[in-house]
Amino acid sequence: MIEAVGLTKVYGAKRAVDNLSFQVRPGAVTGFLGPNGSGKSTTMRMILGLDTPTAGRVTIGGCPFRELPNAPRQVGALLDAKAVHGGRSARQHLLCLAQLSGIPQRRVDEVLGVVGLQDVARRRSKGFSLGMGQRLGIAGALLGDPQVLLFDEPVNGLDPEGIHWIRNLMRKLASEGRTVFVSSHLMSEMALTADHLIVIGQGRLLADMSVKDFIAYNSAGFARVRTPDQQQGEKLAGRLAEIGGQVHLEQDGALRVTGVDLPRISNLAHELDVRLYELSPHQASLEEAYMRMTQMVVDYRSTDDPRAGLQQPVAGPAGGYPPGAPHPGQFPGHVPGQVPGQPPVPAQPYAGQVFAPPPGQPVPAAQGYPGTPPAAPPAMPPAAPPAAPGVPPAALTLSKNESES
Ligand SMILES: Nc1ncnc2c1ncn2[C@@H]1O[C@H](COP(=O)(O)OP(=O)(O)OP(=O)(O)O)[C@@H](O)[C@H]1O
Repeated sequence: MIEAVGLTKVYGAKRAVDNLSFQVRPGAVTGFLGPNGSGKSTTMRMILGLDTPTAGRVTIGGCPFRELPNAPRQVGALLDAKAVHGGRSARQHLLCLAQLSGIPQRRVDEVLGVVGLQDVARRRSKGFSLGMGQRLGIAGALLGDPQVLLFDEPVNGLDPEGIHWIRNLMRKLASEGRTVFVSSHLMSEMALTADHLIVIGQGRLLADMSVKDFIAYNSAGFARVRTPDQQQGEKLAGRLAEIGGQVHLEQDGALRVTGVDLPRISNLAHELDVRLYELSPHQASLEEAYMRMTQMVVDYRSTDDPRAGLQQPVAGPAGGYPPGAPHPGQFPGHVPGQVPGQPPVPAQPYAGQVFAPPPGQPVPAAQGYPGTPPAAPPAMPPAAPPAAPGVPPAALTLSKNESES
């Protein structure tokens, strides 16, 4: 078992890992999820004794990695598949590792077979594709037949067949009673592979729960509701919030409603004399749930590319647009149908705004409909368990909840 207690790593002003406590148990695949830069690799390096924690500790089987007797026989890891001497063949690379750890030569041929590299074993690894490099890294991790395995983004560069293969490999290793800890930033991948999830954001723990619980808590259904115009949408949204519904505004202006079932929404609309163009049931995907959980803690956000007006207009009024004049497609926020030189068309009604925030989060003043009452607690539970101590506000929808395996 891997156990971290109050694990913290600070680089200058950056808290890469912030007071992380978790356990990774044997006999299961534990997914380690977080957006780019959230501290996954740093955590893995500390587990493997490659970085020293600023505070806290992490142990494997009760021992810090550096104190483990014959560590390569107990712990195998894939951290950086490119960390290979390119001039050596796959076989030579593995032979070197084996010799350093007192592992018999025949094991090299075994692991080459396990990862499917036997036919290219004598080729120099610098000619390997990304996927072949990943397989070689995985062979290195398996070399000592260890009980504890760590894989940092192992599906990087693998084709669908390779992804399927590594998924099966990890499941097999766990079924043999090994501890398998695998990082990824893809929830969809982890949902298929892992039994348990540890989710972090900006170095902090956001969730520590079984995949089963994660699905139960986050796959709550919602209704999509479309009204003919903003006024009717506001009227209905206000009433839904009053009775405890949560209403988010989708990009296309539809309402996304949780906490109120479809017949009730329909009845309310009827009472309010609001016409409905759409009332449909939907299921939130796990990827969406993960994105919602981590959206407040992503380090890197993209913006629309304004393109600095570099493009020449493809077509326009006779004689082209006057220099500097806006034309369709030239500037962000352009509304299709807007005519150059005419007053701008108002922005899409309430597109992309959040009407009622997730439970426990304040309503941003600028984002609600005017005159909207504050969001009440949901009448129908979207199945959010109580938050774990120390979990930041962005993570209030999830808490530590583990059915012991
Ligand atoms: N040696 C270092 N010196 C300074 N800052 C570092 C160092 N290593 C990591 N960091 C910073 O710590 C933060 C966490 O990085 P880390 O690589 O652990 O994240 P990650 O979750 O593995 O990201 P990714 O998914 O992109 O690999 C980042 O902001 C990173 O820039």
